[in-house]
Amino acid sequence: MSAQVHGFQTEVNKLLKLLANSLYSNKEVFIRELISNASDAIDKLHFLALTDPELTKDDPVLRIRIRADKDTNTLTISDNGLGMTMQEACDNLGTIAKSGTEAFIAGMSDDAVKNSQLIGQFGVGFYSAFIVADKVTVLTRSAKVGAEEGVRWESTGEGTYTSETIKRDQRGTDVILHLKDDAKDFLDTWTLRQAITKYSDHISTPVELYEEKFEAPKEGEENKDEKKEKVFEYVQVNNAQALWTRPAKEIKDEEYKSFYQHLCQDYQDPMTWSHNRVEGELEYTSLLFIPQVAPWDLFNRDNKHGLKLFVQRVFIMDDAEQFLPNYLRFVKGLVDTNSLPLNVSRELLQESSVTRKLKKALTKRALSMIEKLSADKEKYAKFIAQFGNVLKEGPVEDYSNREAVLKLLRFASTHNDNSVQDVSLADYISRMPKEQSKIYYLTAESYQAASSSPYLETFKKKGIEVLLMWDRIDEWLMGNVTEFDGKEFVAVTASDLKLGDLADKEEEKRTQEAEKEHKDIIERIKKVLGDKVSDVKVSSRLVDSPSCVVGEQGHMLTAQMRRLLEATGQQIPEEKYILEINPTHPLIVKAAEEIDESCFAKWAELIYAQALLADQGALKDPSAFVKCMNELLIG
Ligand SMILES: Nc1ncnc2c1ncn2[C@@H]1O[C@H](COP(=O)(O)OP(=O)(O)OP(=O)(O)O)[C@@H](O)[C@H]1O
Repeated sequence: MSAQVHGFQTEVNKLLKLLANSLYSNKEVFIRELISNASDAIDKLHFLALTDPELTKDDPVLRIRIRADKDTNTLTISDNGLGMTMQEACDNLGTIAKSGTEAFIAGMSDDAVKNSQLIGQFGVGFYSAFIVADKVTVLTRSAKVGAEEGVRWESTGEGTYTSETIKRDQRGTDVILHLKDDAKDFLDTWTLRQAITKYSDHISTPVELYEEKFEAPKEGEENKDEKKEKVFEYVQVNNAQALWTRPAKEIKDEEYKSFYQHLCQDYQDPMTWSHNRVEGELEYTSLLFIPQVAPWDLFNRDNKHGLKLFVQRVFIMDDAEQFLPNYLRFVKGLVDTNSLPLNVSRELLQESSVTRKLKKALTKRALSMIEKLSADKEKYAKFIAQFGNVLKEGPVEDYSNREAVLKLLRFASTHNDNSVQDVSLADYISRMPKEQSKIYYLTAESYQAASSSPYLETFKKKGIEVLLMWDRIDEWLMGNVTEFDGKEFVAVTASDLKLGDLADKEEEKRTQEAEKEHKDIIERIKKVLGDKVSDVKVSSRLVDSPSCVVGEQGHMLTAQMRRLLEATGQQIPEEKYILEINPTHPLIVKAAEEIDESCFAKWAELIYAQALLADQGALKDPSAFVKCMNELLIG
């Protein structure tokens, strides 16, 4: 059959351009990517051969081989793994298989294409070959088909590739890189050895390099050396012992870091890791990592996550989501267990009690890894900036670890007077005066809105700390948790704000008296606003502002939450608020003095609109507000 020409998927072309722009200074990553693919193909075959030993019978020793050829300027990475059929080769090496990545690249601007930071976010995989090669030839044959169904795939990385059926006796894949002039140093075995050990020492498959054989000269032969033909042989250059099977004490940080890069296809070091071996009824080894940077699709519904599952050191599957709760989806790594059968499927995993036990144990491990990280304030601040919002899903999702996750969260607070989210609930409690029994918080649209909110006035005056929250998830989180360490969470916007022992008896009395004293203006405002509000009261929480609104149920939906719910098509009933006024504020005093009822109506509308504006940052009818204000200004 003659070779057929195919066009690359548009996104592949974009990715190739991106590679040329961004990874140029980090050329050797292609070695890691191609060894990683070869090792995956070997793991897959190893797994299939458990139930079908025929697959590996003719060539049972699984290995990766790397050979440089200075005569042809080629570097070949070979494996005797699963290989590919024609269909698989065209699907895998002509498109970007992962739908999320594809969408991400498709949406990238040309500027973003130049941003090298982004590249670590998705496996560039096979296409990294084009960083060093101006032509790539792939010879492959699937272990499931015969010698007649080999495939030759070739491309110069410029928009098209060719494919052709060939005869190939051995199964597995050869990736032949025709090196660019400036990548010829990869023909040097010393350079190769360095790169290979760096990236593959910890993978369980042997990686062999084609090297000149060093033979100690025999006695009397010293002078004949030059005439001797050079002899080459394949020499294993990596350790080939799966890293996690070694005792943690013996593993250097550098080894963990490079293993992480291999496992998670990340170009950066992990933020932290935790390696544990447990023996007994439930036997497992886990190696968990937290990346430096959150993946771009962390909040995408179809974000792929989960651990790599090994059973008795045999790779079983990627992205096994069953072992960690969703709110820990940023944790990467692997679990290797002897407690599951080798033929475990995703469905079986779902139902297995071992999975449940492992999930419980690994969740605890992950949480304690995060807790340890929190001891380092600087690192933890970075962690919170990247993953704090995902972690906030935890107290609601995982009831049994609710307290443990709440402990790990960080918030901004009036204590610090800035928007940095670094106050833990324990910090808050440690600063509570004796008379305080509740944890006060405020959710708002933004830090700005929260920190200048009128609801804080009385708290500021009394010197009571309030946690400030403005992330989308905060409102939902606080609507679903009631207490921490036995202390109730109370929104400062609650209509029946209970200050407990913090309340000043005198002040309460004053409010009650004020209620009587200002009955008149309250009644007049009620008459003007009618159905728009559920009640009008004298406020005990305002100091500098004339008015505020509070929800009847205690919790009010912020405008942001409203918009969010509306966007999901939910019917939200029009919320009625209680309007609270501060009768000592000059604006209220002035309004009370107004005897003309039509003029007073404008004051009442203004007082109400101001309260809404302070709470929600916007009004439904801003022009009516402006008109009303202008009329009052003109007099
Ligand atoms: N040596 C190989 N043997 C068999 N299949 C391979 C080999 N190299 C690549 N493939 C196939 O090509 C696909 C695409 O490879 P590529 O490296 O681009 O992405 P990936 O490995 O799926 O993703 P990532 O690099 O993020 O892990 C692989 O999933 C695999 O199916």
